[in-house]
Amino acid sequence: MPEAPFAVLFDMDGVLVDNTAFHINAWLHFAQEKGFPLTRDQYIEHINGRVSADAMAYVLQRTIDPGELIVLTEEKEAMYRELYRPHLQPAPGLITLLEALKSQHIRLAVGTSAPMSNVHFTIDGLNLRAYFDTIVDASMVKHGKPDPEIYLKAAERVGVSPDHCIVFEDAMAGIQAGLRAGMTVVAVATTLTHEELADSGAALIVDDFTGLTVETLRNLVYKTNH
Ligand SMILES: O=P(O)(O)OC[C@H]1O[C@@H](O)[C@H](O)[C@@H](O)[C@@H]1O
Repeated sequence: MPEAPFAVLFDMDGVLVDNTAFHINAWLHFAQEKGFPLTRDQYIEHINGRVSADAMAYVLQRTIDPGELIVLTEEKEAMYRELYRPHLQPAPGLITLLEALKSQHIRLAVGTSAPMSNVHFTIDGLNLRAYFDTIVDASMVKHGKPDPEIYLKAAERVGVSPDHCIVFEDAMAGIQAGLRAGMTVVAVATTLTHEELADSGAALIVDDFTGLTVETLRNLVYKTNH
């Protein structure tokens, strides 16, 4: 009997690109300018991997209406893009893995809490769009990570059941989103260390995509869920 297909769902920031340090600098600078100083630990705990609506409400300590949210988000993201633009590059091993997955017709998606402007900056800036069957960004969900909505929507769009999906994530909120969606999670130790990720529930912890094969991922889905 042929094996059922599986899908690979990629978080964007901290996974497709190793850019967390640049987001942190932008957030700390933005928060300072607004009069609400922020620490790196607060960023990791409350902002990393979360949609801007949740992050902004945390930083500015109030609810923010949708119009203001767009302006504030673009202000912060413009700072980030300015900082990261000269360094923009795919994570080690990413292109090799995407090519291998594509050659075996594995369905691929992105599930990111980032706004569309950053998706364009990163995905089109690196010419990655053609690899993915779908991209789900912050504007397409009601509830941000750690809610599973973003990954469930990505799975639905690629037509693969959640228990046949692998999620690559670096943030705790994102790992939780993947697990709550009933998916197998691979943690990428860009933002957090192997030690910090040890009890996250991830089936595997990697530094980046170097050396990962389609077979490794297929076995992981089947070992975890069957
Ligand atoms: O879901 P992703 O791709 O990790 O995106 C989340 C990131 O999105 C960015 O827009 C935020 O500024 C970051 O703080 C956040 O971590």
